[in-house]
Amino acid sequence: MILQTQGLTKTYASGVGCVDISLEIQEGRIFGLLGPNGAGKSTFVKMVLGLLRPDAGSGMLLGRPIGDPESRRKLGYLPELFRFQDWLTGEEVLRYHAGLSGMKLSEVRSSHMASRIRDVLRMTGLNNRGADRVRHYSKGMQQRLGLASALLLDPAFIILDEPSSALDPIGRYEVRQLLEQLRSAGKTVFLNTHLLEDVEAVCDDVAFLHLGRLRAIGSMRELLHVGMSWEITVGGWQTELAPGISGSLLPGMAVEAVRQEPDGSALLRVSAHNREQIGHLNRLLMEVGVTLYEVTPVQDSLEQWFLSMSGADSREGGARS
Ligand SMILES: Nc1ncnc2c1ncn2[C@@H]1O[C@H](COP(=O)(O)OP(=O)(O)OP(=O)(O)O)[C@@H](O)[C@H]1O
Repeated sequence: MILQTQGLTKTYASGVGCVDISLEIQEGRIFGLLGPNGAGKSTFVKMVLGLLRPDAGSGMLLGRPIGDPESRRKLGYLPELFRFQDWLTGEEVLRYHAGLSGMKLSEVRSSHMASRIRDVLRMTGLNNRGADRVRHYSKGMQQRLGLASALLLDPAFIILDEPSSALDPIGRYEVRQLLEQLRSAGKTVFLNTHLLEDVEAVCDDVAFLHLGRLRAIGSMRELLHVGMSWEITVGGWQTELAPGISGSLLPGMAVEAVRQEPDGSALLRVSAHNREQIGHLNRLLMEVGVTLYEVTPVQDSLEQWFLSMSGADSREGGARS
């Protein structure tokens, strides 16, 4: 287990930050923390990083209690609002960060570190810009440099707070690819972002915070009901076939004709526990002369899920984040 928290709670003078947050993050997964503005996400991250002392609760990070400096050695962190020394070059910023980690000066200046700096600049798409001063970087390039800094010491666990907010669509796509490469290399990533398409594309697990409380946690597949319903296009369909087919389905299955065309083709919506049950339906359809043309898995949209979890779909003005 990379991170395990038990009842983490923080109250500010102005009100609740986080209440009773217990969660686990497994090794080699990409974990997304979601929630509207002010939900308590940053408060939770700061407690995990040891930057904020919890009022109650505890946690283990990389085998050590949270707040223990040793637990942070194998951790990479990209804060949301970071500022670099803009008179330095990208390479100098990275070398400076290596020094801040407690590394000896000889190591910071070693050829090994120079090669690692080249690697992380390449990984983050800054390979030709390392010698340029940060003040000449665009916002997106500065964000890439922040990412390079988080990856510099090859951490086992990487916490990224809004890593793609300043990036254009190509940059966001590249960051998603980078996160997938990190997962393939066995790293664990904690992603705090408002960009739901990034979460939907790369996260294995998701947690949802609202008003400081954990409202949902689980795998993306479970939360979006992936693998539980399908749309099936068939040929040779007749309305009278529906009762016979419904009566022969396995427990937990349901079939509903959503649309029927004059040429006999139809769109059926099917719920089932697993893909094998779709095979069973296919056999039933064949027995009555119906041909299966196309099967498409249906999944809920993360945006819709986010809005309904925030109670925002019914609120005038829509989502806040
Ligand atoms: N330093 C602070 N002092 C007082 N209240 C704070 C402080 N930091 C956060 N809060 C409050 O705690 C609550 C949770 O804030 P937090 O920044 O953790 O939310 P968030 O989910 O990260 O929000 P966002 O998505 O806008 O970054 C909010 O009501 C906020 O006003």
